[in-house]
Amino acid sequence: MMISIRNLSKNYEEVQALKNISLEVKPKEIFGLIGPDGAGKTTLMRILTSLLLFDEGEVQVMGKSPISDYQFIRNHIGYMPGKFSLYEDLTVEENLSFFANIFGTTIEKSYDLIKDIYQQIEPFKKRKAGALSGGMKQKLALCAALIHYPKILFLDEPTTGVDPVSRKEFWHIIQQLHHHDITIFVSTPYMDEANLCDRIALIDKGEILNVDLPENISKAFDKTLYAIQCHEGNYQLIKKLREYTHFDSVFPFGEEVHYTDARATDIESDIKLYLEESGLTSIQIRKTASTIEDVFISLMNKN
Ligand SMILES: Nc1ncnc2c1ncn2[C@@H]1O[C@H](COP(=O)(O)OP(=O)(O)OP(=O)(O)O)[C@@H](O)[C@H]1O
Repeated sequence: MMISIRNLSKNYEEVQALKNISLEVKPKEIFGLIGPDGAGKTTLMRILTSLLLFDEGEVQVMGKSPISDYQFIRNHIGYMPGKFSLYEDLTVEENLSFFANIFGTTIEKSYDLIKDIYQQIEPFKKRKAGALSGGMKQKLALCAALIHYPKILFLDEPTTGVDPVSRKEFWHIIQQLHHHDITIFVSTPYMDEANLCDRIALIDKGEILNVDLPENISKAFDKTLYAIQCHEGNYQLIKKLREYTHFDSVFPFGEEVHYTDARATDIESDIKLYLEESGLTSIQIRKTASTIEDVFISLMNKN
């Protein structure tokens, strides 16, 4: 195993940031840690990268302890924190040379690994990092994290606040890195990115709710799910559905709302009738397949 975590807990005084977490990451996996703000993703990332101590449990990264073998771990991992952490007043080239130097390597030696990403920022290599666009900064930070050919790459929310096109590009890069024998541990609050990982862990309030292949997680929804729309919009629709006697769960899902009912039988026409009687018009209702987001919201509600 590249990462092995057993019964890990971490508190910040009265805040329990991680509660008895266990999971394993296999070599060459793209492993996604999916959860909302404050779930504990950064805390776990910082423990695994040897930057933060924990209270209880066992943690091994490449078979080593992040406490006693932190030097080994730091030499063999790449870490891209959520916040841009390179030197804004150094140029692109100077930043990369600086990190290459620390690890006793050169940009040339890692060129094969970073070239696809580096070529996109190379035209700006004389520009100060602080003057780069968000997407370019992110690519520079990724090059810096890869400069020493790490065995594991840790990416903490690499696509938060990034525009949809750059997000797609970034995931393409991550998937390409796979071919270089690198294990990737990536955190994200975006459910749609879960499907781009080999395996995922859903995390909420410091607890792991599920670990599995993305396709298995989306299948794990145990209720009939309805996608509903109406002319008056989602706000009114959700309000009315919450007031319905048979209401089980409801949340907005793009243009529609996703709804589950406490009854097991086919009840589309009942729901439609209730909504019409409540004054809503042009109601469209259909059964729909569950996504990871549906499963996550249902698990979060139970948690
Ligand atoms: N240094 C700290 N002192 C006290 N509480 C902290 C500290 N760092 C994090 N926390 C709390 O621990 C919990 C987990 O935070 P963490 O940053 O690990 O979550 P996250 O999933 O990375 O979310 P975000 O995307 O908001 O950073 C949160 O409740 C947070 O407020």
